[in-house]
Amino acid sequence: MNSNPKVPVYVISGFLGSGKTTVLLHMISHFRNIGKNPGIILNELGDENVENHLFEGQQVVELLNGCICCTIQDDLKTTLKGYINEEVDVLLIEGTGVANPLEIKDVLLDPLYLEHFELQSMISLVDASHYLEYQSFFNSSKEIRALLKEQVTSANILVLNKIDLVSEKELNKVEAKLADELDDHVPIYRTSFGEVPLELMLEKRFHVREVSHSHSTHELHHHHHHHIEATKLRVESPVKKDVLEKQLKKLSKHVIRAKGIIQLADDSRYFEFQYAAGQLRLNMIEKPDGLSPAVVLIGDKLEQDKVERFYKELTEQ
Ligand SMILES: Nc1nc2c(ncn2[C@@H]2O[C@H](COP(=O)(O)OP(=O)(O)OP(=O)(O)O)[C@@H](O)[C@H]2O)c(=O)[nH]1
Repeated sequence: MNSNPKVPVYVISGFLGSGKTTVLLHMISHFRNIGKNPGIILNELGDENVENHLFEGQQVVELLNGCICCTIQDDLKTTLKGYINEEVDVLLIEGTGVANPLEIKDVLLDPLYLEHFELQSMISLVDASHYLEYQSFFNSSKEIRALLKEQVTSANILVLNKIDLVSEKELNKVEAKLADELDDHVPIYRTSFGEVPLELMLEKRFHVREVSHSHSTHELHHHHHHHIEATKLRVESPVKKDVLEKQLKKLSKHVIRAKGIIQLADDSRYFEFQYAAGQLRLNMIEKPDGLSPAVVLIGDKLEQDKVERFYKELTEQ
């Protein structure tokens, strides 16, 4: 008999493009391999999750059009309620890259949900190749710097990801900065593609006694991602890969992250693409069912005219 009927929950957080989905996919396949049924809650900034196909056959609830932590916090509550009577063995929650994980934790620690769910660990991802750069890039934005910090300080385990993209020297610098911000007992694991051994990743590191009622950050937090916006562009016609790459690079000062589904010109097949840390990756996929090709740009102060120019250059080939 199960002496603990509560559903264990893991929250995966981290800034845009840090590797959250990569880790989530590792976790899903681990649980399925050991015969467990994971429930998944995804939160995306756009109104459609263009990464849908990655989760085929999974029990996924998507919270779109906002970020779990504020605009659709109520949706998270409703979704959790829905999971109370579901046959899931574990619940995995991925916030948007601009989610304040403390607010997600807040919901999980509401007495209503504490009865049914047991937070195991707040897993935070940091992109080693961009962490220091973001500190200076967002120098003028107090909110974003605070968010970056909270994504780190809320961690029960910190996954320092994308180490393949940085030198040992830079890595040491990033780690020293993170160690300053973290409690001594929070481990930092250096990884590429989030490959922390699962037994370490899944260790129960959060204990309810840590709960405090000092949640006065709520008001402050509300504007944390004031400048970061997601723009979704429907791109019905085929596009050229080199044009896409060139146009994304042109916007590199403003676009932190882009992703989407496109049909390639001269090829006609469909591809999912990911653009992070200045790198474009394409993966061929089946023609997406019920999902139109689209490009989602996520950026800071992404002005309308720049987006329009991008769209024009991309589609008028
Ligand atoms: N070089 C390198 N690329 C990585 C690593 N981890 C993830 N990526 C790539 O970085 C891109 C973003 O990874 P995701 O896992 O989607 O990141 P995310 O945090 O979920 O992104 P958002 O949902 O936009 O916040 C993808 O193309 C990944 O394949 C890594 O360790 N090294």
